[in-house]
Amino acid sequence: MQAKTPSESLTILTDLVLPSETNPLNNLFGGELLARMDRAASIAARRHSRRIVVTASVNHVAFNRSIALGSVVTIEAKVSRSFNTSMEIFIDVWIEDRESGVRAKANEAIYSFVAVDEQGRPVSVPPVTPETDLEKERFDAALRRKQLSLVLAGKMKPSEATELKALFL
Ligand SMILES: CC(=O)SCCNC(=O)CCNC(=O)[C@H](O)C(C)(C)COP(=O)(O)OP(=O)(O)OC[C@H]1O[C@@H](n2cnc3c(N)ncnc32)[C@H](O)[C@@H]1OP(=O)(O)O
Repeated sequence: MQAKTPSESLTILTDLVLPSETNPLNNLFGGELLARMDRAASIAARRHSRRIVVTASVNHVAFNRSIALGSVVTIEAKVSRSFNTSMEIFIDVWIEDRESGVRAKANEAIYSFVAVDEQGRPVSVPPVTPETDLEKERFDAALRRKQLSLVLAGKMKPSEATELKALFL
């Protein structure tokens, strides 16, 4: 299967924060952001694999900055690495200053998706060839994150997580 670059799966969703999507502090509700990120990540995974894709795991979410009512929010999702049937999707969330238009990073997240056939059985996906320094950094660390996700899900024994162990030994 021919490799693809992360930019081939790049998915950008830009939308406003409306009153029905906020918490009592008038900031974007966390679950709404998770749903928006899941949608962007699923499109990126579909662009990479050209298959049906399902969310296997939300590996990491950092709500570093609150996002105020009325903000313009841009979600950028790209496949950072693929394995056999699974893909890691890296998501960067930006907010845009109304007056200057300058973008600031608000959050980031990492999701795992699996490509499946019509019966929901996992199927192989193309490999990823990272291009930029940031893409290479994210690619290199992805196996470690996959092992951590599998250990936390009870699908891998800690003793088998070679990449994780290498961090501490
Ligand atoms: C777009 C949406 O929101 S879809 C709705 C939400 N998601 C769903 O409904 C998915 C429900 N879950 C499922 O269908 C299944 O659990 C699947 C397809 C995700 C995985 O099925 P499994 O029977 O575990 O398959 P299997 O063990 O072969 O794993 C398939 C791949 O998923 C990976 N995987 C499974 N669980 C995890 C996890 N928690 N974290 C990271 N990767 C995982 C495996 O490592 C494997 O990757 P690889 O082939 O690249 O090495």
